[in-house]
Amino acid sequence: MLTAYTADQIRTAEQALMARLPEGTLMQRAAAGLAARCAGLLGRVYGSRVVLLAGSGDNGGDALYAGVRLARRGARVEAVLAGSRVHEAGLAALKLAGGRIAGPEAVDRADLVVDGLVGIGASGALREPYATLAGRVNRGPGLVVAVDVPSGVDASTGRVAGAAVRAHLTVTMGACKTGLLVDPGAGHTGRLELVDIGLGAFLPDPDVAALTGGDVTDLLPMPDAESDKYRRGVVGIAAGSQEYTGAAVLAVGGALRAGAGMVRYVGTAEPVAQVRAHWPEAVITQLDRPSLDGVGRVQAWVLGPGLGTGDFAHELAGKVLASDVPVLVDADALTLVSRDAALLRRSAPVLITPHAGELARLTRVPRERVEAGRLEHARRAAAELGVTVLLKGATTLVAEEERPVRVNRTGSSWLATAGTGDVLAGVAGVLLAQGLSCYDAGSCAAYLHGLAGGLAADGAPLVTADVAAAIPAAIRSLS
Ligand SMILES: NC(=O)C1=CN([C@@H]2O[C@H](COP(=O)(O)OP(=O)(O)OC[C@H]3O[C@@H](n4cnc5c(N)ncnc54)[C@H](OP(=O)(O)O)[C@@H]3O)[C@@H](O)[C@H]2O)[C@@H](O)CC1
Ligand SMILES: Nc1ncnc2c1ncn2[C@@H]1O[C@H](COP(=O)(O)OP(=O)(O)O)[C@@H](O)[C@H]1O
Ligand SMILES: [K+]
Repeated sequence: MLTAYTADQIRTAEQALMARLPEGTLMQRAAAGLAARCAGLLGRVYGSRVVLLAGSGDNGGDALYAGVRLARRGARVEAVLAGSRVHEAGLAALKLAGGRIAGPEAVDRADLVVDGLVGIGASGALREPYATLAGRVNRGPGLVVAVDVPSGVDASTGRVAGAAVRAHLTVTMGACKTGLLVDPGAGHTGRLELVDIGLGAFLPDPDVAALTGGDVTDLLPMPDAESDKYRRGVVGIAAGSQEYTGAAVLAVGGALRAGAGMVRYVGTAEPVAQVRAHWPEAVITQLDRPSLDGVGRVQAWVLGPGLGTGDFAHELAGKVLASDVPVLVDADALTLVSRDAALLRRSAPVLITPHAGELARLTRVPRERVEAGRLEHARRAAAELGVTVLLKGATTLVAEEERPVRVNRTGSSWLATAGTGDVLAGVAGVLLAQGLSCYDAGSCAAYLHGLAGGLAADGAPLVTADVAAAIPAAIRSLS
């Protein structure tokens, strides 16, 4: 599990550790790790042009001391002093090692820029001259290494309020920061590397956490000699309509490929014909009226992909949500519950799977605000609605009250195509039916779906059916 923390949590832990160590020890550990990562990225240090952007705080100090180490290995190191103050001891050491002070134009000829403008001590949007420098770095020719956090990204939330550095590599000190995992900050982070400065024993419970392949392996139910189709999880899928037959096909496909013991599909004549044609394995009930009579037992429901939002869909949603098993509420069903909040009043678990627009509608907040503050809005929705929230996007979040928010780090931008959310709903529905909690089912499904998206795309466009087809390969790749 990759765990991450807010700036306050890190600062408290650092103070406890610092009290036991001689002054300056942590910064030297940070600088040593940073210099080694910079050298690794450069390949050849000797003769390379390294430009340090030094802000007024300790983030600048880290950059300056890393510059000292690179200068000693033969790099031509220049420091752009951007703040009203500078870490004096760091600057003196850099000068001793042969480093020089330069103007902002040095950025335009750098092989490598080390962004030490601000770290966890930053507040609000980058002020000048930092903001202009950040833009210059992003347009410049050099590789960009962010110290601790890309400047302009809020370390605690991932918010980006104005200009921000876009790093190829972020070298973070002591422990990962929440803002490096959550968009939009995650999109500025590049590759992420952690320098161990000895903080581990002083860290509290994490603010957010990202599953690794090993975690997913441990959580995924696997069949054994005792298994039969009922015990492996029967998932009900209420999806599709005359207009949207494909959503039903994709959700059923996601569920089957994720290892359902059985999929019970319920829908009207048109989607039923499509599901039957694509998935002979599905057990189908054709509905003439919105009723679940005679459908048979399921251990969880997936409700909503392509279902429509008319009276039929509303009544069917009411029936599904009146059941006593976990329900995943997606797509059109999210529209239904945003109109009729009473639908969500039930005692069995609910996992909702909105994208930013759907969460905005559900919580009556403008979409831009949800996108700018994804973590905050996912958390708030989980608390206010009393459900588990899986907020889709480039980095999907799974929020549940009093648990660290799970951040998904697998995926591919090629997944941004119609219907991939329907596959995700099917995958998560199976995991719910197999007995995983909403929190684990949502985060494991996001992980597998992202992995499958990467395998299906492999650097080129995918069609949504490919994502479902790649789910078994994603599961196989875990071991
Ligand atoms: N503590 C430790 O043990 C260790 C800490 N370590 C390192 O220290 C870093 C934290 O250092 P820090 O606390 O000095 O804060 P930091 O991020 O450098 O910047 C603060 C200054 O920036 C300014 N400023 C603020 N907002 C701004 C804005 N929007 N736009 C522009 N300027 C802004 C403001 O300065 P002022 O405006 O007052 O001039 C403020 O004083 C941490 O990220 C890690 O890299 C590691 O070495 C490991 C050991
Ligand atoms: N830029 C992106 N990078 C990675 N994954 C993305 C990106 N945009 C969307 N996705 C993923 O693609 C899926 C889209 O789902 P959704 O928005 O419900 O679309 P649809 O309703 O068409 O199925 C989600 O799993 C989401 O996390
Ligand atoms: K920085």
